[in-house]
Amino acid sequence: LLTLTSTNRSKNLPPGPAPLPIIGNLHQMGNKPHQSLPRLAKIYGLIMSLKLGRVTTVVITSAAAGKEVLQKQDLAFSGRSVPDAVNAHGQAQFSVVWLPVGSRWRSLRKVLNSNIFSGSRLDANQHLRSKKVDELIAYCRRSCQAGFGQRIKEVVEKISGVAGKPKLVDYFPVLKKIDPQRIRQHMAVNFGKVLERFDGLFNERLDFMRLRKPVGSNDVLDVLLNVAEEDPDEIDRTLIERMCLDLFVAGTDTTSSTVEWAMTELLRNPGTVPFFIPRRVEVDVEMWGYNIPKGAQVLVNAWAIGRDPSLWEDCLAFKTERFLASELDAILSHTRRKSKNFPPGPAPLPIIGSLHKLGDQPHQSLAKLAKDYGPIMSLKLGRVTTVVISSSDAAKEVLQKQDIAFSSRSIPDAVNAHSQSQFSVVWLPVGSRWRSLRKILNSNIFSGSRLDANQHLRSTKVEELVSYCRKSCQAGEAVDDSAKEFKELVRSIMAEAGRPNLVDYFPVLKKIDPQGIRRRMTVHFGKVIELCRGLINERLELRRLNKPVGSNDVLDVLLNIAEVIPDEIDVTHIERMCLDLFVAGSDTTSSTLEWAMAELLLNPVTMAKAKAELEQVIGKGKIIEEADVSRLPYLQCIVKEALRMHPAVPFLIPRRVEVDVEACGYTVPKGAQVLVNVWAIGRDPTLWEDPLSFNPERFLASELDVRGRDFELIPFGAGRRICPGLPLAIRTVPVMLGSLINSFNWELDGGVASKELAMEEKFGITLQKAQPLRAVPMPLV
Ligand code: HEM
Repeated sequence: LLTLTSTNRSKNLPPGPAPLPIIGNLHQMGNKPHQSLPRLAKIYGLIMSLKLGRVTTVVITSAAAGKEVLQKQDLAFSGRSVPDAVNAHGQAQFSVVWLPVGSRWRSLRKVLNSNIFSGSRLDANQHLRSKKVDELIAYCRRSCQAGFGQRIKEVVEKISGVAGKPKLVDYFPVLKKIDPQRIRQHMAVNFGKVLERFDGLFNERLDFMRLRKPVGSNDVLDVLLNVAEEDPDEIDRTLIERMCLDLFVAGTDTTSSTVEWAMTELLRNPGTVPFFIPRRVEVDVEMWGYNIPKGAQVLVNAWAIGRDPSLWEDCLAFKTERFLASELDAILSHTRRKSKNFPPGPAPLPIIGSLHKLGDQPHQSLAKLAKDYGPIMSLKLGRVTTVVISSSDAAKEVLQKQDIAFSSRSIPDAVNAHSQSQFSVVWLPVGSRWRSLRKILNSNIFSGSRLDANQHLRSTKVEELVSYCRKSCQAGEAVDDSAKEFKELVRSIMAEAGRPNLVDYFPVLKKIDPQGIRRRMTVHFGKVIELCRGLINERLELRRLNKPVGSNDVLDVLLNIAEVIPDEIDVTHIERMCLDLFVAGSDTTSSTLEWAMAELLLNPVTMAKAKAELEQVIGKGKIIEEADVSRLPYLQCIVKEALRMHPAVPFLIPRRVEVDVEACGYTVPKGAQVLVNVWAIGRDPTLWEDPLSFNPERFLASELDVRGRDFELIPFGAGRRICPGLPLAIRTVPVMLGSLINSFNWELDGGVASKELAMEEKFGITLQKAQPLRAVPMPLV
């Protein structure tokens, strides 16, 4: 869209609207350019270019770009774009406001900085201003009307009013001589009036000084005349006159209008100088990958920055409180910190925000970004503010210290299929429904005694797994997926839930479901729900017929609860909980197993050590039982190391905050999605020595555990939303892995050498191996 509507972008100018012939984009300015330009910036970006008549104009609309222009590349952007009007009386050549940064300007700035606006000078003549404030109050009290102050203000208003309005000569310099709107002419009259007035003041003051009459004020005029006396090269009478003109014009209307806006509760509206005074670049300048061409006028839209909703909460409201705990001072402070102190992060592009930064391996790209922006950073993903946690300390703050505030879930639209998000323990907010489901899981399904009670069921499954592999071993083939169809179904669900969905970033698209993700998810969920329903009906039938099922498996347990406390859980809930458990438990466990196995094949020495431990503790060729795991420390270390390097759920399941929350010195704004980059924490070189090598030994003499207490290693999350399946997973993964490696020798399919094993990742809610592991079981010798 941008390339279609933009022209002449070959020079890599910032994007902008296509200009019309002759007038360029002047017609798009309207009579409130500070308001019309932010509207354009929403389309073309925070740094955009327009053609105003003949003049290339670059408009800056974000604090970050403002910082780049006004701080980082200060010098390149320090020229002024001089409006023709201020050439009246040759003022542009005398004026500190309009002179380019050069020796003349420097000398005038020095006089201003040291002799007029230094702290000591301001202190020294504070009594004069104090008197003026008294006079102002007295003036208001009398509601007096006419007077010098009133008249000079009118003139100044005329000058600055005229100088700020769009003028043809500034956009078509060829018209300069003609001055078609007679603006320079008006300006000359107004400048003339002020200069005449100063002339009178000067003569009066010089007379006083000549007569050595004490003036007793030591005001600005005195100071300037003293400088002129001491160093006539620095400043002379003409320059003093012109400086006074500058100071009156630049200082009167700005200050009085700020007071006026403040009085009308709009201090944050920098109505005084909405674009600062235009800058101009004298040479080509590179900025944010764009080229700002020599001669371009540069407008920094302070008005738009002051109302940027990504910087200011409730940006249109006048709230003095926002500055109370903030170091912000006045308008320039946007270059220092954001008002709400959101975590730092990359500047968002219009509309897409920072979505383009995610790439197809977001866990890796966000880990890289965190190196620049820190362990708690914020990004705008489309419309969604996303806070990414990338250090163990920050994860502890979020998942433990402030657990409750971070316990809601950010719900992908995909899981609204079949309204699953309203039934599911995975997606429900922390409330009574979620609590009751969690209680059932914790006490009735995943408690130690329950897991012990149905351990025999899992043991049978491990035997089936080994005998399935034995068939492959006899055929000399790689092991293929056994429950291929079901696994495909779960994979499809994970893939849809993990696929970046436009609807999640632009909720307005919800109804349209443009990528069809919710539609496909409805089909996949439908299949699993149907499968669960079939199992439940079958089981209910058996129970009705009083046929002993004899298994006391998860389904029996759930149906028992439904019978005893039907308010707690009903058949629909059971269906949906089975969907949750299938989806949350299968891909996570199988991918952990696959990564662990791949690492062992990649690291034959580790494999040999693991086999030796198993042979010694269990006996060669035997299947292991869950009770054996505690006697197999090296095997446990292998599983921990696999979970460190390859956490099955790399961002945890996204959290969300419902109110503004203070964390790690920042404000995480209400509604933000919170991702904990467990993958990055597991590879943080400040926590792990040689983090990219698979080295289970690192855990041998360590107490580190995966149960959510050690924030260096949190593959199951932590806090109240920690994975409820953890007690099951830490039994089954080592049992399956141990049984497989104790029952066979393993080789890579197709004679691939272990060093060549591809270990690329495929990002989704679960982190898969991009190329599924193909390994051949060989008989033990
Ligand atoms: C190696 C295996 C597994 C890993 C790495 C894993 C990881 C996770 C993670 C990271 C979360 C999110 C926690 C958070 O937000 O802090 C989670 C949630 C969950 N997991 Fe697991 N999981 C595994 C196995 C299982 C199993 C076997 C089951 C059940 C059969 C299961 C059921 C769940 C459920 C229901 C939730 C949602 C809990 C809630 O939101 O309250 N997981 N899992």
